[in-house]
Amino acid sequence: QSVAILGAPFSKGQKRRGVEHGPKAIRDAGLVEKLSNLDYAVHDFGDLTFKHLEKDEHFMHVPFPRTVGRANQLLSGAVSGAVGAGHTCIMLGGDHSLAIGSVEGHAQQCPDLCLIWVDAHADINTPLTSPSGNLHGQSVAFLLKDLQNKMPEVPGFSWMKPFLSARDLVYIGLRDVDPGEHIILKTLGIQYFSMRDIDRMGIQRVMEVTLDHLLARKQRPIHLSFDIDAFDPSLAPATGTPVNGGLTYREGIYVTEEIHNTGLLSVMDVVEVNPTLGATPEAVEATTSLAVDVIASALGQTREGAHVAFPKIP
Ligand SMILES: N[C@@H](CCCCC(O)O)C(=O)O
Ligand SMILES: [Mn+2]
Ligand SMILES: [Mn+2]
Ligand SMILES: [Mn+2]
Repeated sequence: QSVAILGAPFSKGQKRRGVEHGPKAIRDAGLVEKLSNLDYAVHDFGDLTFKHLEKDEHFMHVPFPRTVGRANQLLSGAVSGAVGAGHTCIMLGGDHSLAIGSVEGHAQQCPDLCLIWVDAHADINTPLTSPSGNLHGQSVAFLLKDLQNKMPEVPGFSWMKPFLSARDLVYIGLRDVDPGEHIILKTLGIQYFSMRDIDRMGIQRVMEVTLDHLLARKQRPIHLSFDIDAFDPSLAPATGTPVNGGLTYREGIYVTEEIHNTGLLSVMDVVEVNPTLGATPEAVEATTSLAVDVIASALGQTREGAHVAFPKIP
């Protein structure tokens, strides 16, 4: 089994500095070693180089539309190439606007993919509903066919068209959803599990229903888009939009263990790690090592231990 690591040092989907340093911080926390210990052939493709476009006026109140669009066009090609080469792909952000390119590139290779979005936020605003204009809060709206007639033509995104059906998406961890997003979730009948649902049902049942919803009819590749802010801020403080009452370590790891056990994980995004936002070095280290743990768990690291099959106890 081979895994490709793609660094996407990009921050223009939001306004805070520092999230572009996420890829390096996650690597510095030992990602490559950890995955090598899981018997993966690790292909680290390094970091993409994103150009900041000089002329890039706002579209409505949306900053850097062309820069974000261009970055995602580049990322799309890189993810498509990695998946096409037979790798399981880990995309290290950078802000969550990068999921536009990551999922689009994945869909070029796997048009029947399903998407699991683990996040405190729905990231499904359109430019018309967004309170901030920030594109990291609009990623899913760019992907969904069902929202096509609600989306304006944003400059920088003419290279792509929406391809995902609302029924092929499930959210886990929601606890800060804007009114415009809530209308969209309800109108499109999107399956979501908020933190309240997790409290009511427990994470085991949430994963059972999630994987049944997405895979019962047909097994297909999984795209896991994991925003580190899905975790409780006490566990992942170094992030741009923290929200109280998030996933415990055990809930987050259970999510990724269950996804690994399907054998269908094809691309995983890990985004919104901002090493400049940790109050102390320990806070940064907690966030980056959590990112490494959740990636390792999605790729087969187990809590109970593992061994190569021996004929008998040595
Ligand atoms: N819903 C807010 C916050 C989005 C947060 C983006 C990411 O961290 O999930 C907005 O649209 O600005
Ligand atoms: Mn501006
Ligand atoms: Mn997000
Ligand atoms: Mn978020």
